[in-house]
Amino acid sequence: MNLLLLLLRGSRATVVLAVCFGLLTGLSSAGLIAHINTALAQGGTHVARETILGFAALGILMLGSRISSQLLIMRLHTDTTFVLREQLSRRILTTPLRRLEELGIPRLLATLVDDVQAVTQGLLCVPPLLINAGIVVGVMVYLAVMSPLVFAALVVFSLLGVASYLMPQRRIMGLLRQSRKTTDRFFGDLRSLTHGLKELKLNGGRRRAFLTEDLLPTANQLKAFQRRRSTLNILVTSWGMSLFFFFIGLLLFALPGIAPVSPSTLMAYTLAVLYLQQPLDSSMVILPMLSAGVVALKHIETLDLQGSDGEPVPPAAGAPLPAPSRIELVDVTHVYRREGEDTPFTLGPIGLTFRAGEISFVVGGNGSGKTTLAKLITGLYAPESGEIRVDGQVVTAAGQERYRELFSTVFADFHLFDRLMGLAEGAHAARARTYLRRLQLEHKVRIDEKGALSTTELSTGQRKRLALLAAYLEDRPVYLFDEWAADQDPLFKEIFYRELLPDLKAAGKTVVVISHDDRYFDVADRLVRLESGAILPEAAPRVVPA
Ligand SMILES: Nc1ncnc2c1ncn2[C@@H]1O[C@H](COP(=O)(O)OP(=O)(O)OP(=O)(O)O)[C@@H](O)[C@H]1O
Repeated sequence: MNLLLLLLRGSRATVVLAVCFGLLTGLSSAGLIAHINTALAQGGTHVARETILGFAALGILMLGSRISSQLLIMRLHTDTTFVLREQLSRRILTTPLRRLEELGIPRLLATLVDDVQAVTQGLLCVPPLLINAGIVVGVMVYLAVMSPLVFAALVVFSLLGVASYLMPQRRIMGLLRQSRKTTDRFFGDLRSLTHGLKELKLNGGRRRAFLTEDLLPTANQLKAFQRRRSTLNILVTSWGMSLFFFFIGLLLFALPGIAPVSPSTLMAYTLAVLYLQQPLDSSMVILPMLSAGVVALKHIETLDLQGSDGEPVPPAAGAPLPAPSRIELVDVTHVYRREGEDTPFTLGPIGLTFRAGEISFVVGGNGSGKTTLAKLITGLYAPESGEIRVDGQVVTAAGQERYRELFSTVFADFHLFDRLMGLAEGAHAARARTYLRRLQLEHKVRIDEKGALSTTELSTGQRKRLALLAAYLEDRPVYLFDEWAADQDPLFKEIFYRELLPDLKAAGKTVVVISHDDRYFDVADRLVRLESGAILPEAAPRVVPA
């Protein structure tokens, strides 16, 4: 419920006002019913002046409070949607990468798209429910004053209605939770659909299997959950409504037999009770949305994103660290633990020192742990044991954020943003143009004054060159490239290894390159050879600068 409190914290005044106006709407409409009854009792033609004035005043009050409460609810909805999206985005950006990898992209997307909508819809239900409660309470009070007997009977029927509504709720909530879990799977399938278009289009068998064994069964399951939930809701609502009409039947046909009652009083009761139908009806429609919102909120909280316990997100960043002359990994380890896996992959313990003005190549077979090591070096993963030192100073958990700012990287699965964020102004613009020329992209891509790239629809190699350009512009003390040259043509491989890397070295940068290009291993000052998560002995530095 932390998240709920957080959402409401910023809009407490709006919520209170919306509820107050809602209650006022309910009470004034109950007052209107009382006046209508009075007017009917007074015979229509000889209605007292106070009744007319009271009716007009209540009508205006109801109109004003209704408009105000609706406007406030609308504001609450748009504000909370924004706050929820903002909070979730901030939390995702602050949560450790490993945790996000464990959650997986489909779950994060399902939360950002589905849960946000369900929570805000659920929140939206609260004020109308309170308005309806206001109307019901108002009419009940009116009935209690008019006839304690009718009131008592109505209370009994209401309790019966509430009990029959609550009975299937456990089942409905269970279906909601199952449906929410299936939604994660469905987003996974949608991801396969959009990311695997080429593979699916090229192979009819795979396409059919994907459609009939993955996507459609999941969508079907979602449909079944939705259908069962809606069926239960329809049954409960219809039963509630039939109880309601049963009560009116009792009022009309049984009450006159129990207690003498004039036709006008009977009409007044019936009118008042009938007036209850609208708020009860709309509450029945609204309550399932509230339940879905509660389930979505719980789901967001189970993601255990950073900042869920109220700490500020993102944490305050300090001043950048000065360019280090030495980064040491001291017995660092990382273990991937996955459900159902007997032998989890363990990297380390690794002991390595990277120095400024030195090029280190990390080499090794597929799955040997190179990218995992890169994530540890760059601070994307915190070491499970061991420590990282910068010029002898241990990087603490609190200093992790600042430590990461030392690195410019191009990972193998890099993302190319469509603009150079914060890297296009002033001196950066001229450097960007220079690098565009150097990377032979000046005829392909233009960068406008806001840093927007004219296109990112390029070949994989060209996109990697643009990612390299962004890394250059960052001009950080440490550069890490994860198989950058793998998609480059021979000419660019040559430029990368023989010109760009030596330039970075000459500029005093610490350079770490993950590579399979053994033709260029001579460029490295040292080779770090990995096998099954451990450094092979021959990885001893070939050249150790003084
Ligand atoms: N996000 C992850 N979750 C669980 N296991 C992972 C994850 N990423 C990698 N692994 C496992 O860790 C091991 C090392 O993977 P890593 O990506 O570090 O290897 P690599 O040397 O970079 O391989 P490649 O040359 O193929 O890129 C592999 O066995 C892989 O299955």
